[in-house]
Formats: sequence, structure tokens, C-alpha cells
Amino acid sequence: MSGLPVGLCPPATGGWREGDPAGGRRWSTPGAPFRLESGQELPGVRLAYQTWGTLDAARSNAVLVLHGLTGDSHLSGPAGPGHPSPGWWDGLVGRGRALDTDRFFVVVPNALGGCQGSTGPSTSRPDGRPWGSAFPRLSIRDLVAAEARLADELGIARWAAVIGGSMGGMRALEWAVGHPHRVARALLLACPAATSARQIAWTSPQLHAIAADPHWHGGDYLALGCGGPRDGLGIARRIAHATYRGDGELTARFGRRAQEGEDPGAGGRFAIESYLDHHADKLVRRFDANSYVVLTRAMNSHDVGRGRGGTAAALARVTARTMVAGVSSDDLYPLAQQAELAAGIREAGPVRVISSPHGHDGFLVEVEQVAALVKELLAD
Ligand SMILES: CC(=O)SCCNC(=O)CCNC(=O)[C@H](O)C(C)(C)COP(=O)(O)OP(=O)(O)OC[C@H]1O[C@@H](n2cnc3c(N)ncnc32)[C@H](O)[C@@H]1OP(=O)(O)O
Ligand SMILES: N[C@@H](CCO)C(=O)O
Repeated sequence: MSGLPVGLCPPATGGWREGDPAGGRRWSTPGAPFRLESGQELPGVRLAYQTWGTLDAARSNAVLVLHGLTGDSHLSGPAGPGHPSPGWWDGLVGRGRALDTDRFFVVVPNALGGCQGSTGPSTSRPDGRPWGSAFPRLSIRDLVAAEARLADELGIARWAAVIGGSMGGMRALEWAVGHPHRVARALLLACPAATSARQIAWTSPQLHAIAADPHWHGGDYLALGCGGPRDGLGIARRIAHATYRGDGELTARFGRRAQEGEDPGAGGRFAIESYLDHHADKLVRRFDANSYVVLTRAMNSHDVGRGRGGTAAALARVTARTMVAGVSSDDLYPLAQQAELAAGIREAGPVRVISSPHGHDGFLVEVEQVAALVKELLAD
């Protein structure tokens, strides 16, 4: 451990904290040692998850829904105990909805490495200390391997569908390629076959901003009882959020307008700066910096062709009826990446386009269009 004396840390209270069980979460039983793709081992993993609907007697109606980088198991429902925000795809699940709870049993885990109940760098090692800097690097395949354990535990041999966007889409793709016999249908949203140089490039200043914060303490801020690199995480979120939104949207919403009551010519902010400050503040209050780093690196590791003879050979393994979709204005995960997936997957039709000005975040914002795709995928 290194860095400033503990006394100079911001307090550990008032910021992010792990989800509260009162929020309807359940936990998979911590299992046997869990071997990672790197060869390292975690002594056991648990995943926090939420479910909607009822598993049928044949265990054939289960749908796995996988969240993006900073999402969690709270797919649907209001903010409340244990849930700092309303569901991230609120409106998709329920009676008569796209994920119809009269038909389907919907399972949404918090990703391995996350900070809303699943094993991650903020949870404790066997000796009771938080993992912090000792938490191993994860790959997207490790996240999926943990989800496969959860499926085993729930007695689900084959998912009726696996659905995800962004980091969730990477995992849905890894499910379809790595476990083809366990996936009947797949919806891959706003994700690539492999994380591109440009996508990795945008994460580089984010990771540096976190590491440069004196309250990072090499990643061991929790063991020191301090609140961690809030400024660094906030800067990372500002950079990331700017890449998540559409150029046209930002121009239309903010243009060159000054934030109300402020003058950018005299030290004040543009409205767009204030908007990014707001999103930085929100993330810092609901997310752990170490999880942000671990999951960002996992996304950077994503390459479905690694060790499988390349992308084309990997995609040829998919047997699920697959739908691939992207967002019209997403220049972070551009449609060309989804076109590559659709061309390489036997059962996929042409790329479906979510029409939206909201950029990459369109996969979260355009819930009605996503719902229509899900309904079509699950139609019979
Ligand atoms: C709603 C949630 O937070 S979901 C929680 C779980 N989170 C996840 O799963 C991660 C995914 N979520 C996200 O990344 C984002 O929160 C998104 C995609 C849901 C946000 O998308 P949108 O609904 O389009 O929200 P948008 O980007 O327009 O931001 C609206 C916020 O900006 C604020 N805002 C708008 N203009 C300004 C401004 N000039 N200055 C300051 N704040 C501003 C609004 O007041 C609003 O605040 P609130 O969210 O606290 O109510
Ligand atoms: N806004 C999304 C983008 C990454 O998919 C998130 O924070 O999870």
C-alpha cells in the first residue's frame, strides 16, 4: 500500500456502498475455488441476482439478461432500499411485456467483479480484508464462467434466451460462442466481436485518472478506511459519458449554452460541463472505483476469437437463433462492428438498427425499441 496518510483521505461514508439485501437480491452460494482464464484462482465466487416470473417444471423458460459496465441486477422497478437508481431497463419486464413474466423466468445477475453484491474487489478475502489491489484481473470469459455456475446452481441447463448490451452484449456473445448448447436464442446489442483500439484508447485516460488520484492508494483505499479516488472516478465518468452520447444530441440539448447563472468566459461552466459534472457525481455515489477498473479491463480483454482460431471461427460456433442490433448514432460501438457479428453468425439476420440520437447509451434509453426486438426474438 502507498499514498497519503489515512487522515487525508475523504471519509468512507456518504459515497458508494454495496447493495442492501432488502432490495430483493439473492445470492448464489459461494462455490468451490474458481479458476480464471489467467490461471489465477478466486477462493470462491458469489453472484448477486434478481429474478422475475417463475421457472417452469422443465426449466426451459429462463432468460438471462446481462447489464452494461455500471449496471446491476436491478433490471426493473423503482429506486428503493438497496437500489440507488430505478431499473436500467424498466418497463421491459412484467405481465404482457416483452419479457412476459407469465411466460418467462428472468434472471439478472450483477457481474463478477461488480459492486452490487457479487464477488469483486470491494468484497472480502477469506481473511476478512477487502480484496482491493489483490483482486485478480478478470476477462469477459471469467464473468460468463461465473454466470454458468449460477445457471448450474439454478438447474438451468439451457437458456431460452441470453440478452445483453455493451458489456452485457460481450457476455451474451461469449455465452453463445463458448456454451452454444446452453443458449437457444441471443440478442447482442451494441457490442463488438473484439474491443477495438479506439475503444481501448478511450479507457486509457479513464484508468490513468483513477490511478492518479492520491486517494487511490494503489487500489487499497477500502482497507485503509477511506472513501477512495472520487475525483479520479468522476473524471473517468466524464470522459466515458462524453463517448456514450451522440454528437447531434449534445449539440441539440446543450450547444454552446452557458450553465444557468454561470459565465464560461469568467470561470463558469458551459451547460454540457455541468451535465457531465452531474453524471460524474451520480456515478461516484453509486459505484466502486476498483470495480470500475476491473470491469473496464475485462471489457478491454474482450476478443471472442482469442484461442479459438480467430473471430470467424469463433462466430461459426454459434447455434442460437441470434439477433444483432446497434444504435444508429453510436460512434463508440459503431454499426460496422455489429455488421461483422451478423455476417459471421449463421442464424443471425441482418443487423437491426435502433434509431436514436443518444449514441451508445441509446441501447439503454430506447427501451421501447429494445422491447420490440426482444418481443420478436421470443415470439414463438
Ligand atoms: C437512471 C439510472 O441512473 S440507471 C442506474 C443503473 N445504471 C445503469 O444501469 C447504467 C446505465 N445508465 C446510464 O448510463 C445513464 O444513467 C443513462 C443512460 C440511463 C442516462 O440516460 P438519460 O435517461 O438519457 O439521462 P440523461 O443523460 O439525459 O441525464 C439526465 C440527468 O442529467 C441532468 N442534467 C441535464 N442537464 C443538466 C445540466 N445542464 N447540468 C446538470 N445536470 C443536468 C438531469 O437533471 C438528469 O438528472 P437525474 O438523472 O439525476 O434526474
Ligand atoms: N452508460 C452505460 C454505458 C456502458 O455500457 C453504463 O454506464 O453502463
